[in-house]
Parts: sequence; structure tokens; C-alpha cells
Amino acid sequence: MLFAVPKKGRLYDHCLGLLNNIGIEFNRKPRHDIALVSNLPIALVFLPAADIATYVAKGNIDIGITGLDIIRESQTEEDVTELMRLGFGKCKLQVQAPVASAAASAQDLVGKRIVTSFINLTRKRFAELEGVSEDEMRTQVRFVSGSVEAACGLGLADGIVDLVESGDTMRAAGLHAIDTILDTESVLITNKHMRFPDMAQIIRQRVEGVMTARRFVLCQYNIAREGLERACAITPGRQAPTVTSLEQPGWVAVSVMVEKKQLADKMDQLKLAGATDILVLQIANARA
Ligand SMILES: Nc1ncnc2c1ncn2[C@@H]1O[C@H](COP(=O)(O)OP(=O)(O)OP(=O)(O)O)[C@@H](O)[C@H]1O
Ligand SMILES: O=P(O)(O)OC[C@H]1O[C@H](OP(=O)(O)OP(=O)(O)O)[C@H](O)[C@@H]1O
Ligand SMILES: [Mg+2]
Repeated sequence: MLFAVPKKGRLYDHCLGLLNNIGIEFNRKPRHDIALVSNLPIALVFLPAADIATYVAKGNIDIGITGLDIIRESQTEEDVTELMRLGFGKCKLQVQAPVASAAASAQDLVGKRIVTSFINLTRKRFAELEGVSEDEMRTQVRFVSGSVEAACGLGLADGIVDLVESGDTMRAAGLHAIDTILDTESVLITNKHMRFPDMAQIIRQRVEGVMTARRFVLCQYNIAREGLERACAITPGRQAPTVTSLEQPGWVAVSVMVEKKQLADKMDQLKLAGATDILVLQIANARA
């Protein structure tokens, strides 16, 4: 099975971390864009993120990681199947204009010059704004491959369409966002005629396990039996809490998964409900 991974850029480190966490072992030689996985029948192919959706859609690659923005831009959504969202590479594709210009909404850029790496999504948005087909639109959309934010300052564009995460790049170039075209994040994709459905399922389950482990912690506490119902309502767990009896009569120990972002709040509530010895343990991996 061929598994495509971005060869550089914003997704690269996240992908290497994920491969490591799902137990994929490989040795990549310098300058080689293909690496055999030593413990599964998989070859990793390192490709530009922007091309991965096309390779997967055409069936040249069986499974891959790329951004939702790239799937939409390469118009491959009909041929790729989204196995799961990966929670990293989150950003927005936005229309941006110089702060110093009069453009306050995307409509103000209709008929003007727009520079972007996302030609198709940009043309679609501006054709919608103009209320005409893409063949009839007046707005001029021009492609550049990177450092898009430089285009206005250099006089090539009146506005740009580019990705924004923190907004630092945009602000440093004296731009501000005036419209959002898409919210994007990384996705694990395969194609409609996947040659190795069993292997895809294994990868999906492993990734899901890692994502669950990142999202949850294991919380353990002791509580008097009469407080158990209230405590279980505070921490219902994914399925249900595990309750075991303590050697101390009338007391139980509870073990339960809690979402990390709710943890501090839940611990406060448990304390008020009479729980003692509340411990929190990291989860290394999980399988539903
Ligand atoms: N600032 C960002 N924050 C989060 N995700 C991003 C950001 N920039 C890009 N991405 C995501 O990563 C994908 C690949 O973009 P990236 O810029 O990393 O690739 P690249 O252009 O091939 O690499 P480079 O910019 O290093 O040449 C984008 O399509 C998007 O899904
Ligand atoms: O909102 P921010 O956190 O500043 O991130 C947004 C920037 O990140 C990406 O650029 P990248 O670093 O990939 O450089 P590039 O323009 O050369 O592709 C994107 O194209 C923006 O320029
Ligand atoms: Mg980039």
C-alpha cells in the first residue's frame, strides 16, 4: 500500500509525529522520497502537500494526509474518501486586502486583481460575488506559488487569497482579512476504489486511538458510595465509569476517561462532591 505524506511545510512535523505514534517504523535515506515501512506492508511516499489529493484521487497512491483546502482546490472531493479529520493544520482560507486600502469586504475587490495559490477556490468565490459564471467574471485571478502576502505591497495585486492561522504573516504584510472562503484542517484520505481496505481500516483505527489518547486523560478518585451517583454524573466517561470497591467499607474507587479541556472544571466539581485522592494519568494510546 502506498501512503503519501507531505514532504515539507506546515504538516510535515505533525505527520512524522503521527506516524511514530501509530507505530509505523521506517528509514528514509537522504534525498529519497520513498521509504519502506519495516513493520507493515506499506511504502511511504513523500510528496508536496498540494499534490497528494490528486495522486490519491487518481489511484496512484492508496492513502494520504493533506489539507481539506487542497482537496477542494484540486477538485478531487468526488474521488477521495475522507477517512478522518486529524485536528492539526487548522487554518482559514481568507480574502485579504491592504489595511490602508478602501476594500472592507470581498465585494469591494470585484473587478480588481487578486493573487493566490488557490486559483479555483478564488475564482469560484468571486464568480459567486459577481453573480456570473467563471467564464464571464471580471475579477482577475493570478497564480503565485508562495509568499502570496507580498503581492499587494509589490503592486501585483489589489487583494490576495491565502491561508491564515495566527494572522502574523497577514499583519506583518499590512493586510487584514475581509472574507473567509474555507475553514481547513488536515485529513486522512483514501480513494473510492481502495485496493487495501483492511489496511486502511487498521491505519484509521490506529490514528483514532492516538487522537483519543491526545484528547482524554484517565481520572481516578475515591468516593463514599452515597456520593457515587453524583460523581458519575460529573464524570460519565466515554462508555461508563469503572467502579471498584475499596478495602475501606462504604468507599469505592472510580476510574474514568475525561476530556482534557474539561479536566480542571471536572476536578473542582468532584472535590465539591466529596471525592478524595483525585489522580490524573496520561493515556499513551487507546482503541475503542
Ligand atoms: N499557517 C498554517 N497553519 C496551519 N496549517 C497550514 C498553514 N499553512 C498551511 N497549512 C496547511 O498545510 C498545507 C500545506 O501548506 P504548506 O505551506 O505547509 O506547504 P508547502 O507550501 O508545500 O510548504 P512550504 O510553504 O514550506 O513551501 C496547506 O494546504 C494547509 O492545509
Ligand atoms: O497566519 P500565520 O500563522 O502567519 O500563517 C499563515 C501563513 O502560513 C503559510 O505560509 P508558509 O509558512 O507555508 O509560507 P509560504 O507562503 O512560503 O508557503 C500561509 O501561506 C501563510 O502565509
Ligand atoms: Mg506554504
